[in-house]
Amino acid sequence: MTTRVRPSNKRCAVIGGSGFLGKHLVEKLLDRGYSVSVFDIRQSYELPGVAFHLGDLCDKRALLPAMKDVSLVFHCASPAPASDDRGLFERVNIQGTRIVIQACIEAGVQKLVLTSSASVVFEGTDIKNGREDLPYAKKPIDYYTETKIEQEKLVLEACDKEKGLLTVAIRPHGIFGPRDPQLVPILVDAARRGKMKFIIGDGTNLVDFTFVENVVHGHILAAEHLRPDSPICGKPYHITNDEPVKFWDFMSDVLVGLGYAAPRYHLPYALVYGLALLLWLLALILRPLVSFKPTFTPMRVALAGTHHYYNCERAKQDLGYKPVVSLKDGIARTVQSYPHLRQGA
Ligand SMILES: NC(=O)C1=CN([C@@H]2O[C@H](COP(=O)(O)OP(=O)(O)OC[C@H]3O[C@@H](n4cnc5c(N)ncnc54)[C@H](OP(=O)(O)O)[C@@H]3O)[C@@H](O)[C@H]2O)C=CC1
Ligand SMILES: CC(C)CCC[C@@H](C)[C@H]1CC[C@H]2C3=C(CC[C@]12C)[C@@]1(C)CCC(=O)C[C@@H]1CC3
Repeated sequence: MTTRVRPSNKRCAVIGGSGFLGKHLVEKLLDRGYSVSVFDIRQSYELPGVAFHLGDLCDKRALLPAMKDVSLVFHCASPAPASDDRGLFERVNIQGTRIVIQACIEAGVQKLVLTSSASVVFEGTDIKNGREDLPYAKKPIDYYTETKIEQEKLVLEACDKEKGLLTVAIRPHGIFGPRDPQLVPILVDAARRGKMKFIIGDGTNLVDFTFVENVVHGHILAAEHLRPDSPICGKPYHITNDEPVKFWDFMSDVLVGLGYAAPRYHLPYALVYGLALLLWLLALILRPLVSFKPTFTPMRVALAGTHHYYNCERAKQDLGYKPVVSLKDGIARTVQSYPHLRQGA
Protein backbone atom coordinates (compact mmCIF):
# COMPACT_ATOMS: atom_id res chain seq x y z
CA MET A 1 0.00 0.00 0.00
CA THR A 2 1.32 3.48 -0.85
CA THR A 3 0.80 6.25 1.69
CA ARG A 4 0.27 9.62 0.07
CA VAL A 5 2.15 12.35 1.90
CA ARG A 6 -0.21 15.29 2.52
CA PRO A 7 1.56 18.28 0.95
CA SER A 8 2.61 20.86 3.51
CA ASN A 9 0.97 24.22 2.84
CA LYS A 10 4.40 25.83 3.13
CA ARG A 11 5.84 23.82 0.23
CA CYS A 12 5.47 25.44 -3.14
CA ALA A 13 6.83 25.36 -6.67
CA VAL A 14 7.72 28.35 -8.84
CA ILE A 15 7.66 27.65 -12.58
CA GLY A 16 9.87 30.31 -14.15
CA GLY A 17 11.67 30.80 -10.82
CA SER A 18 14.99 31.62 -12.52
CA GLY A 19 13.51 34.68 -14.23
CA PHE A 20 13.25 38.30 -13.07
CA LEU A 21 9.92 38.13 -11.26
CA GLY A 22 10.37 34.44 -10.38
CA LYS A 23 13.60 34.98 -8.43
CA HIS A 24 12.14 37.93 -6.47
CA LEU A 25 9.13 35.73 -5.67
CA VAL A 26 11.36 32.84 -4.53
CA GLU A 27 13.35 35.17 -2.24
CA LYS A 28 10.19 36.49 -0.57
CA LEU A 29 8.69 33.01 -0.19
CA LEU A 30 11.87 31.83 1.57
CA ASP A 31 11.67 34.89 3.89
CA ARG A 32 8.12 33.85 4.73
CA GLY A 33 9.15 30.33 5.68
CA TYR A 34 8.17 28.45 2.53
CA SER A 35 10.37 25.77 1.02
CA VAL A 36 10.55 26.17 -2.72
CA SER A 37 11.05 24.01 -5.82
CA VAL A 38 12.02 25.99 -8.87
CA PHE A 39 11.17 24.66 -12.32
CA ASP A 40 12.80 26.50 -15.20
CA ILE A 41 14.54 25.93 -18.49
CA ARG A 42 17.72 27.37 -16.94
CA GLN A 43 19.27 27.78 -13.47
CA SER A 44 20.34 31.37 -12.82
CA TYR A 45 21.36 31.17 -9.12
CA GLU A 46 21.70 28.94 -6.07
CA LEU A 47 19.98 29.57 -2.73
CA PRO A 48 19.69 27.45 0.42
CA GLY A 49 16.16 26.03 0.70
CA VAL A 50 15.61 26.02 -3.08
CA ALA A 51 15.59 22.80 -5.12
CA PHE A 52 16.05 23.33 -8.85
CA HIS A 53 14.34 21.16 -11.48
CA LEU A 54 15.46 21.97 -14.99
CA GLY A 55 13.36 21.33 -18.09
CA ASP A 56 10.80 22.60 -20.53
CA LEU A 57 7.36 23.13 -18.98
CA CYS A 58 5.82 21.51 -22.07
CA ASP A 59 7.25 18.22 -20.82
CA LYS A 60 4.95 16.83 -18.11
CA ARG A 61 7.42 14.12 -17.08
CA ALA A 62 10.02 16.78 -16.34
CA LEU A 63 7.49 18.94 -14.47
CA LEU A 64 6.00 16.32 -12.13
CA PRO A 65 9.04 15.86 -9.83
CA ALA A 66 9.02 19.63 -9.12
CA MET A 67 5.41 19.32 -7.91
CA LYS A 68 5.92 16.33 -5.64
CA ASP A 69 4.39 17.00 -2.17
CA VAL A 70 3.69 20.60 -3.18
CA SER A 71 0.31 22.21 -2.40
CA LEU A 72 0.85 25.54 -4.18
CA VAL A 73 2.25 26.31 -7.64
CA PHE A 74 3.12 29.73 -9.06
CA HIS A 75 3.36 29.77 -12.87
CA CYS A 76 5.40 32.77 -14.00
CA ALA A 77 7.30 31.37 -16.98
CA SER A 78 6.90 32.83 -20.47
CA PRO A 79 9.12 33.51 -23.45
CA ALA A 80 10.22 37.18 -23.50
CA PRO A 81 7.77 39.48 -25.39
CA ALA A 82 10.69 40.79 -27.50
CA SER A 83 11.23 37.34 -29.06
CA ASP A 84 8.12 37.95 -31.23
CA ASP A 85 8.07 34.22 -32.09
CA ARG A 86 4.45 33.14 -32.60
CA GLY A 87 5.21 29.38 -32.62
CA LEU A 88 7.20 29.63 -29.38
CA PHE A 89 4.50 31.69 -27.59
CA GLU A 90 1.78 29.24 -28.66
CA ARG A 91 3.81 26.22 -27.60
CA VAL A 92 4.90 27.56 -24.19
CA ASN A 93 2.04 29.86 -23.15
CA ILE A 94 -0.89 27.82 -24.47
CA GLN A 95 0.09 24.16 -24.87
CA GLY A 96 2.58 24.41 -21.99
CA THR A 97 -0.02 25.93 -19.66
CA ARG A 98 -2.42 23.04 -20.46
CA ILE A 99 0.38 20.70 -19.39
CA VAL A 100 1.05 22.68 -16.21
CA ILE A 101 -2.66 22.34 -15.30
CA GLN A 102 -2.68 18.58 -16.01
CA ALA A 103 0.50 18.14 -13.98
CA CYS A 104 -1.06 20.09 -11.04
CA ILE A 105 -4.11 17.80 -11.11
CA GLU A 106 -1.99 14.63 -11.32
CA ALA A 107 0.34 15.76 -8.54
CA GLY A 108 -2.54 16.71 -6.22
CA VAL A 109 -1.62 20.41 -6.16
CA GLN A 110 -4.39 22.44 -4.48
CA LYS A 111 -3.64 25.98 -5.66
CA LEU A 112 -2.33 27.43 -8.91
CA VAL A 113 -1.43 31.13 -9.16
CA LEU A 114 -0.79 32.37 -12.71
CA THR A 115 1.18 35.47 -13.61
CA SER A 116 -0.98 36.88 -16.37
CA SER A 117 -0.71 40.48 -17.63
CA ALA A 118 -2.92 43.57 -17.52
CA SER A 119 -2.19 43.81 -21.25
CA VAL A 120 -4.72 41.04 -21.97
CA VAL A 121 -7.30 43.81 -22.46
CA PHE A 122 -5.02 46.26 -24.32
CA GLU A 123 -5.53 46.84 -28.06
CA GLY A 124 -3.13 49.76 -28.53
CA THR A 125 -5.69 52.44 -27.63
CA ASP A 126 -6.22 54.31 -24.35
CA ILE A 127 -7.21 52.43 -21.19
CA LYS A 128 -7.86 54.72 -18.22
CA ASN A 129 -8.38 53.16 -14.80
CA GLY A 130 -9.36 49.84 -16.48
CA ARG A 131 -11.10 47.27 -14.29
CA GLU A 132 -10.88 43.50 -14.54
CA ASP A 133 -14.30 43.28 -16.22
CA LEU A 134 -13.01 44.89 -19.46
CA PRO A 135 -13.33 42.32 -22.29
CA TYR A 136 -10.22 40.51 -23.49
CA ALA A 137 -8.57 42.28 -26.43
CA LYS A 138 -10.12 41.21 -29.74
CA LYS A 139 -7.09 42.61 -31.57
CA PRO A 140 -4.16 42.05 -29.18
CA ILE A 141 -1.06 44.14 -29.95
CA ASP A 142 1.27 41.16 -30.50
CA TYR A 143 1.59 37.35 -30.36
CA TYR A 144 2.80 37.52 -26.77
CA THR A 145 -0.44 39.22 -25.65
CA GLU A 146 -2.58 36.94 -27.84
CA THR A 147 -1.18 33.87 -26.06
CA LYS A 148 -1.31 35.48 -22.58
CA ILE A 149 -5.09 35.85 -23.13
CA GLU A 150 -5.51 32.14 -23.95
CA GLN A 151 -3.23 31.21 -21.05
CA GLU A 152 -5.29 33.20 -18.55
CA LYS A 153 -8.57 31.72 -19.82
CA LEU A 154 -7.17 28.18 -19.47
CA VAL A 155 -6.03 28.72 -15.90
CA LEU A 156 -9.19 30.46 -14.71
CA GLU A 157 -11.43 27.83 -16.35
CA ALA A 158 -9.43 25.09 -14.62
CA CYS A 159 -10.63 26.32 -11.20
CA ASP A 160 -12.67 23.39 -9.91
CA LYS A 161 -13.55 23.02 -6.23
CA GLU A 162 -14.85 19.45 -6.79
CA LYS A 163 -11.58 18.34 -8.37
CA GLY A 164 -9.67 20.17 -5.66
CA LEU A 165 -7.70 22.63 -7.84
CA LEU A 166 -8.22 26.33 -7.08
CA THR A 167 -6.82 28.93 -9.46
CA VAL A 168 -6.36 32.69 -9.63
CA ALA A 169 -4.58 35.04 -12.08
CA ILE A 170 -2.48 38.07 -11.20
CA ARG A 171 -2.34 40.77 -13.86
CA PRO A 172 0.68 43.01 -13.24
CA HIS A 173 1.65 45.87 -15.52
CA GLY A 174 5.08 47.23 -16.49
CA ILE A 175 7.13 45.41 -13.87
CA PHE A 176 10.43 47.08 -13.02
CA GLY A 177 13.11 46.69 -10.36
CA PRO A 178 16.61 45.35 -9.73
CA ARG A 179 17.71 42.61 -12.16
CA ASP A 180 14.94 43.38 -14.70
CA PRO A 181 16.40 42.21 -18.03
CA GLN A 182 13.93 44.17 -20.11
CA LEU A 183 12.73 47.67 -19.33
CA VAL A 184 15.88 49.44 -18.02
CA PRO A 185 18.40 47.60 -20.27
CA ILE A 186 16.33 48.31 -23.42
CA LEU A 187 15.89 51.95 -22.39
CA VAL A 188 19.62 52.43 -21.68
CA ASP A 189 20.59 50.70 -24.92
CA ALA A 190 18.32 53.10 -26.83
CA ALA A 191 19.81 56.09 -24.94
CA ARG A 192 23.39 54.96 -25.65
CA ARG A 193 22.51 54.76 -29.35
CA GLY A 194 21.13 58.31 -29.27
CA LYS A 195 17.53 57.17 -29.76
CA MET A 196 16.03 58.62 -26.56
CA LYS A 197 15.92 62.29 -27.57
CA PHE A 198 12.25 62.20 -28.59
CA ILE A 199 8.93 62.04 -26.78
CA ILE A 200 6.27 60.17 -28.75
CA GLY A 201 3.06 62.23 -28.69
CA ASP A 202 2.42 65.10 -26.27
CA GLY A 203 3.99 63.26 -23.32
CA THR A 204 0.92 63.40 -21.06
CA ASN A 205 -0.16 59.74 -21.35
CA LEU A 206 -0.49 57.98 -17.99
CA VAL A 207 0.79 54.44 -17.47
CA ASP A 208 1.26 51.95 -14.62
CA PHE A 209 4.79 50.89 -13.79
CA THR A 210 4.85 48.39 -10.93
CA PHE A 211 7.79 47.76 -8.64
CA VAL A 212 8.61 44.06 -8.62
CA GLU A 213 8.18 43.67 -4.81
CA ASN A 214 4.58 44.88 -5.10
CA VAL A 215 3.93 42.27 -7.77
CA VAL A 216 5.43 39.59 -5.51
CA HIS A 217 3.28 40.83 -2.60
CA GLY A 218 0.14 40.51 -4.77
CA HIS A 219 1.04 36.93 -5.74
CA ILE A 220 1.61 35.81 -2.16
CA LEU A 221 -1.59 37.47 -0.91
CA ALA A 222 -3.53 35.75 -3.70
CA ALA A 223 -2.02 32.36 -2.82
CA GLU A 224 -2.79 32.80 0.87
CA HIS A 225 -6.40 33.92 0.22
CA LEU A 226 -7.13 31.12 -2.23
CA ARG A 227 -9.49 28.80 -0.35
CA PRO A 228 -12.61 26.89 -1.53
CA ASP A 229 -14.90 29.42 0.19
CA SER A 230 -13.10 32.58 -0.94
CA PRO A 231 -14.45 34.95 -3.65
CA ILE A 232 -11.12 35.02 -5.47
CA CYS A 233 -11.34 31.52 -7.01
CA GLY A 234 -11.17 31.62 -10.82
CA LYS A 235 -10.78 35.42 -10.98
CA PRO A 236 -8.13 37.80 -12.37
CA TYR A 237 -6.62 40.60 -10.22
CA HIS A 238 -4.82 43.76 -11.34
CA ILE A 239 -1.71 44.41 -9.28
CA THR A 240 -0.11 47.81 -9.84
CA ASN A 241 1.71 50.48 -7.87
CA ASP A 242 -1.62 52.33 -7.78
CA GLU A 243 0.25 55.48 -8.84
CA PRO A 244 -0.26 56.01 -12.59
CA VAL A 245 2.58 58.15 -13.92
CA LYS A 246 3.27 59.95 -17.20
CA PHE A 247 5.12 57.38 -19.35
CA TRP A 248 7.75 59.95 -20.35
CA ASP A 249 8.25 61.23 -16.77
CA PHE A 250 8.99 57.66 -15.65
CA MET A 251 11.43 57.13 -18.55
CA SER A 252 13.10 60.50 -17.81
CA ASP A 253 13.45 59.73 -14.08
CA VAL A 254 15.20 56.43 -14.85
CA LEU A 255 17.41 57.96 -17.58
CA VAL A 256 18.40 61.02 -15.51
CA GLY A 257 18.99 58.77 -12.46
CA LEU A 258 21.50 56.83 -14.55
CA GLY A 259 23.19 59.98 -15.87
CA TYR A 260 21.54 60.24 -19.33
CA ALA A 261 19.63 63.21 -20.74
CA ALA A 262 15.83 63.13 -20.61
CA PRO A 263 13.98 63.07 -23.96
CA ARG A 264 12.99 66.63 -25.02
CA TYR A 265 11.66 66.89 -28.56
CA HIS A 266 8.13 65.81 -29.49
CA LEU A 267 7.19 63.65 -32.47
CA PRO A 268 3.59 62.98 -33.56
CA TYR A 269 2.35 59.57 -32.39
CA ALA A 270 0.78 58.60 -35.75
CA LEU A 271 4.03 59.33 -37.62
CA VAL A 272 6.19 57.21 -35.27
CA TYR A 273 3.63 54.39 -35.19
CA GLY A 274 3.47 54.36 -39.02
CA LEU A 275 7.28 54.27 -39.29
CA ALA A 276 7.51 51.49 -36.69
CA LEU A 277 4.92 49.44 -38.59
CA LEU A 278 6.85 49.90 -41.81
CA LEU A 279 10.14 48.85 -40.20
CA TRP A 280 8.48 45.82 -38.60
CA LEU A 281 7.08 44.71 -41.98
CA LEU A 282 10.48 45.25 -43.61
CA ALA A 283 12.17 43.17 -40.91
CA LEU A 284 9.57 40.43 -41.50
CA ILE A 285 10.05 40.40 -45.27
CA LEU A 286 13.86 40.51 -45.05
CA ARG A 287 14.05 37.90 -42.25
CA PRO A 288 15.29 35.11 -44.56
CA LEU A 289 18.13 37.36 -45.79
CA VAL A 290 19.13 39.67 -42.91
CA SER A 291 18.09 39.76 -39.29
CA PHE A 292 17.57 43.15 -37.61
CA LYS A 293 15.50 44.05 -34.57
CA PRO A 294 14.10 47.62 -34.60
CA THR A 295 14.17 49.42 -31.20
CA PHE A 296 10.84 51.14 -31.86
CA THR A 297 8.47 48.24 -32.58
CA PRO A 298 4.74 49.02 -33.12
CA MET A 299 4.06 47.40 -29.72
CA ARG A 300 6.57 49.63 -27.90
CA VAL A 301 5.32 52.75 -29.69
CA ALA A 302 1.72 51.92 -28.73
CA LEU A 303 2.81 51.41 -25.11
CA ALA A 304 4.83 54.65 -25.15
CA GLY A 305 2.14 56.85 -26.68
CA THR A 306 -1.18 55.82 -25.10
CA HIS A 307 -2.76 55.81 -21.66
CA HIS A 308 -2.77 52.35 -20.05
CA TYR A 309 -3.40 52.28 -16.35
CA TYR A 310 -5.54 49.92 -14.32
CA ASN A 311 -7.72 49.98 -11.25
CA CYS A 312 -6.64 47.61 -8.47
CA GLU A 313 -9.64 48.11 -6.14
CA ARG A 314 -10.63 44.43 -6.49
CA ALA A 315 -7.23 43.34 -5.14
CA LYS A 316 -7.52 45.85 -2.30
CA GLN A 317 -10.97 44.55 -1.32
CA ASP A 318 -10.54 40.79 -1.79
CA LEU A 319 -6.84 40.37 -0.99
CA GLY A 320 -6.16 43.30 1.33
CA TYR A 321 -3.57 44.44 -1.24
CA LYS A 322 -1.71 47.71 -0.82
CA PRO A 323 1.59 48.50 -2.55
CA VAL A 324 4.52 48.01 -0.16
CA VAL A 325 7.03 50.17 -2.09
CA SER A 326 6.18 53.60 -3.54
CA LEU A 327 7.02 54.50 -7.14
CA LYS A 328 9.62 57.05 -5.97
CA ASP A 329 11.43 54.51 -3.77
CA GLY A 330 11.08 51.82 -6.43
CA ILE A 331 12.76 54.04 -9.04
CA ALA A 332 15.55 55.00 -6.61
CA ARG A 333 16.24 51.35 -5.72
CA THR A 334 16.16 50.34 -9.38
CA VAL A 335 18.53 53.07 -10.52
CA GLN A 336 20.97 52.21 -7.70
CA SER A 337 20.96 48.55 -8.70
CA TYR A 338 22.34 49.15 -12.20
CA PRO A 339 25.82 50.72 -11.68
CA HIS A 340 27.03 49.04 -14.90
CA LEU A 341 24.34 50.81 -16.95
CA ARG A 342 25.27 54.31 -15.78
CA GLN A 343 26.42 56.86 -18.35
CA GLY A 344 30.18 56.41 -18.79
CA ALA A 345 30.38 53.04 -16.97
N1 LIG B 1 8.05 42.01 -17.13
C1 LIG B 1 6.86 42.61 -17.20
O1 LIG B 1 6.75 43.84 -17.28
C2 LIG B 1 5.62 41.79 -17.13
C3 LIG B 1 5.66 40.40 -17.07
N2 LIG B 1 4.51 39.68 -16.98
C4 LIG B 1 4.55 38.22 -16.86
O2 LIG B 1 5.34 37.90 -15.72
C5 LIG B 1 5.97 36.63 -15.89
C6 LIG B 1 7.43 36.74 -15.55
O3 LIG B 1 8.03 37.70 -16.41
P1 LIG B 1 9.57 38.08 -16.26
O4 LIG B 1 10.06 37.69 -14.94
O5 LIG B 1 9.66 39.50 -16.72
O6 LIG B 1 10.20 37.15 -17.40
P2 LIG B 1 11.61 36.38 -17.43
O7 LIG B 1 11.90 36.10 -18.87
O8 LIG B 1 12.63 37.11 -16.64
O9 LIG B 1 11.28 35.00 -16.67
C7 LIG B 1 10.61 33.93 -17.25
C8 LIG B 1 11.38 32.65 -16.96
O10 LIG B 1 10.69 31.54 -17.57
C9 LIG B 1 11.65 30.75 -18.27
N3 LIG B 1 11.03 29.98 -19.35
C10 LIG B 1 10.67 30.41 -20.59
N4 LIG B 1 10.18 29.39 -21.31
C11 LIG B 1 10.20 28.31 -20.52
C12 LIG B 1 9.85 26.95 -20.72
N5 LIG B 1 9.36 26.50 -21.88
N6 LIG B 1 10.00 26.08 -19.69
C13 LIG B 1 10.50 26.50 -18.51
N7 LIG B 1 10.89 27.76 -18.27
C14 LIG B 1 10.74 28.66 -19.26
C15 LIG B 1 12.61 31.80 -18.80
O11 LIG B 1 13.82 31.23 -19.29
P3 LIG B 1 14.57 32.01 -20.49
O12 LIG B 1 14.99 33.33 -19.92
O13 LIG B 1 15.70 31.11 -20.84
O14 LIG B 1 13.55 32.17 -21.59
C16 LIG B 1 12.80 32.66 -17.56
O15 LIG B 1 13.72 32.09 -16.68
C17 LIG B 1 5.67 36.21 -17.33
O16 LIG B 1 4.58 35.30 -17.32
C18 LIG B 1 5.23 37.50 -18.01
O17 LIG B 1 4.33 37.23 -19.05
C19 LIG B 1 3.29 40.29 -16.92
C20 LIG B 1 3.19 41.65 -16.97
C21 LIG B 1 4.34 42.51 -17.10
C1 LIG C 1 12.41 52.44 -26.63
C2 LIG C 1 11.38 53.09 -25.72
C3 LIG C 1 10.31 53.80 -26.51
C4 LIG C 1 10.71 52.16 -24.77
C5 LIG C 1 11.66 51.49 -23.78
C6 LIG C 1 10.92 50.85 -22.65
C7 LIG C 1 10.17 49.58 -23.04
C8 LIG C 1 11.18 48.49 -23.30
C9 LIG C 1 9.16 49.22 -21.93
C10 LIG C 1 8.11 50.31 -21.72
C11 LIG C 1 6.81 49.64 -21.34
C12 LIG C 1 7.21 48.21 -21.06
C13 LIG C 1 6.20 47.12 -21.00
C14 LIG C 1 6.57 45.81 -21.29
C15 LIG C 1 7.96 45.49 -21.78
C16 LIG C 1 8.96 46.64 -21.69
C17 LIG C 1 8.31 47.94 -22.11
C18 LIG C 1 7.78 47.85 -23.54
C19 LIG C 1 5.56 44.69 -21.32
C20 LIG C 1 5.20 44.45 -22.77
C21 LIG C 1 6.12 43.39 -20.72
C22 LIG C 1 5.14 42.27 -20.75
C23 LIG C 1 3.74 42.62 -20.41
O1 LIG C 1 2.97 41.75 -20.06
C24 LIG C 1 3.25 44.00 -20.59
C25 LIG C 1 4.33 45.04 -20.44
C26 LIG C 1 3.81 46.43 -20.75
C27 LIG C 1 4.85 47.48 -20.53
